[in-house]
Amino acid sequence: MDEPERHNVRPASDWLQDTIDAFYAPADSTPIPTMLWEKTRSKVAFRKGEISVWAGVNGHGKSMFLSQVTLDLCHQQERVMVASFEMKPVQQMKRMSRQAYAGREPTVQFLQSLHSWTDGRLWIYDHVGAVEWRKLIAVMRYAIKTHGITQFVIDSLMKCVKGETDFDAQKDFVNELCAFAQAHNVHIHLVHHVRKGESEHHVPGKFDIKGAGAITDQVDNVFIVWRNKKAEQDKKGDPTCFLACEKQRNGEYEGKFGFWFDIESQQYLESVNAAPVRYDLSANSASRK
Ligand SMILES: Nc1ncnc2c1ncn2[C@@H]1O[C@H](COP(=O)(O)OP(=O)(O)OP(=O)(O)O)[C@@H](O)[C@H]1O
Repeated sequence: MDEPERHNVRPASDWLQDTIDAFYAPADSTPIPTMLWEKTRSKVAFRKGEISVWAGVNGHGKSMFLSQVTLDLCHQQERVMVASFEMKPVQQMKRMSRQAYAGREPTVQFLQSLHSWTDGRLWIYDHVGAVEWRKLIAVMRYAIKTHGITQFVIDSLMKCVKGETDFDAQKDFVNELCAFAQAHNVHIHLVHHVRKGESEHHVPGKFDIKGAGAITDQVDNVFIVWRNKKAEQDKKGDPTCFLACEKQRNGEYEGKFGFWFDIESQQYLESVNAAPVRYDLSANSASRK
């Protein structure tokens, strides 16, 4: 056996302080990043060393939802790198600007403030189209070293692995991402698709996620974003989007949250009567206001 391996066999008591901290977070520790809706805040967290899969049907709002989550992470002073291979950077920033402004037409002054606020918080990997996943991992390693990235958003898995049925390659990529998240103590958000169900009104679950079942087995958290087109048509006040937390390895909550998508601001609202909220770019609190 190699010498370093021997040192990895340690008494359990070596982790005493870590275990105490896991129960009673030290006063000077930074809170675990989360999403800033009241209803989700204490239930779901994006822990370092973990990977979250965000799955859903095409066009059901995975990227849109994650755009608001990215703003929330920036608001909590996380250093986020978005690698969206499906959308040009300007399109991403346009969406995010509407969400941050809480309206359809942000003023030039607001756009300037937002884009200086994102300095030190948000980076975009400027690459649209397919990418070789080993190259992406190299870029991520560089981004950690140079910019201290703490959260990555990869949109989507299918742009990183050739062939929808190459389950082994998908498994290898996700396996490598899991190891990467742990080795560098960062959180990775990975967008993925679900198989076509019998209709758009069928709410997908984790067993509908495309590709190898090993993907959901390997990752720590699984979220499904589902657009409720029936509620959009009926206009009876039911949620127009559901976020289902289908798996959370190190958290106790699993269940569904309802949201109302506001077309003007492109924000997801927590209740039918809620108004979109402009992000306060001068605050670093754990609230958007
Ligand atoms: N709940 C909703 N109600 C109304 N419109 C929505 C809702 N969710 C998303 N949209 C609209 O649908 C469009 C598609 O959203 P988005 O690109 O985020 O989907 P996606 O799931 O990432 O799609 P793809 O898998 O094709 O990348 C957006 O332009 C958005 O305005």
